[in-house]
Amino acid sequence: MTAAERVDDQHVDDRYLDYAGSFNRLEDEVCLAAPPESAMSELTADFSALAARVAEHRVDYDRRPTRYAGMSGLPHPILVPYEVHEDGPTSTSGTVEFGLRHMGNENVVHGGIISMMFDDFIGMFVSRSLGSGSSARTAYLNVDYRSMTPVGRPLSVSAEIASVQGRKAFVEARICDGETLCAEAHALFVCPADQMWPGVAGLGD
Ligand SMILES: CCCCCCCCCCCC(=O)SCCNC(=O)CCNC(=O)[C@H](O)C(C)(C)COP(=O)(O)OP(=O)(O)OC[C@H]1O[C@@H](n2cnc3c(N)ncnc32)[C@H](O)[C@@H]1OP(=O)(O)O
Repeated sequence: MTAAERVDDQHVDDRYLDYAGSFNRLEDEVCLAAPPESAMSELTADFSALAARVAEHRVDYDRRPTRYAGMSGLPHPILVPYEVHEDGPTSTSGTVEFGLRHMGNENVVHGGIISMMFDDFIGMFVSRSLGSGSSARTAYLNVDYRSMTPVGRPLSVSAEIASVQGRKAFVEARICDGETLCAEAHALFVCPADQMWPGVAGLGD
């Protein structure tokens, strides 16, 4: 079953996209606003009431639509949504767009958010490709920031499995703005000892 089908199973429809997308809008605005004291008390009460209302609909871990949202290009409160355009056993590529909530310096993406994006993008790719089910684990993720990563426009993102050695998958990835390399990652993902990569045929040592 594909990630999109899993999300469909969890009743992701246009209403869900509006719901999650409007929360992203709220996050963008909270990141940009400086409310005066009077407005702040009122907003705090509103946020608390809203959190309690959403909590009424809490579900089991596996039934969360957010489980597969990021990699399906759907709005997610924390992860950065991306779209995969080409996906093979050893490489993947797509597009990602960072929002205002991801900003560090003016119109530039926060470095920690870039690392998080790589971790999610590579981790999900390794899990899809090598078939470890739910558990490709990041052992290390080294990120080199090569030039400022802009918010608010589509960027390309890609990754390749450079080698597989036993339970270890070495992966390289990058984010580019057109021809400009914004950031690149070198990562090691490890498969838990009791679940040797089932999809590793032809890639291993
Ligand atoms: C479809 C649904 C998808 C759902 C899938 C979800 C994907 C989401 C993507 C996000 C992924 C994450 O964020 S995961 C969360 C962040 N990561 C973690 O919390 C991982 C925490 N660390 C660990 O659990 C552990 O340290 C492991 C699993 C990484 C390794 O432990 P282990 O299994 O006991 O294995 P261990 O013997 O220590 O190491 C195995 C081999 O890896 C090497 N190794 C281990 N760590 C390192 C390291 N930092 N740097 C170099 N090498 C290392 C060892 O030397 C050894 O090499 P050799 O002697 O064999 O040669």
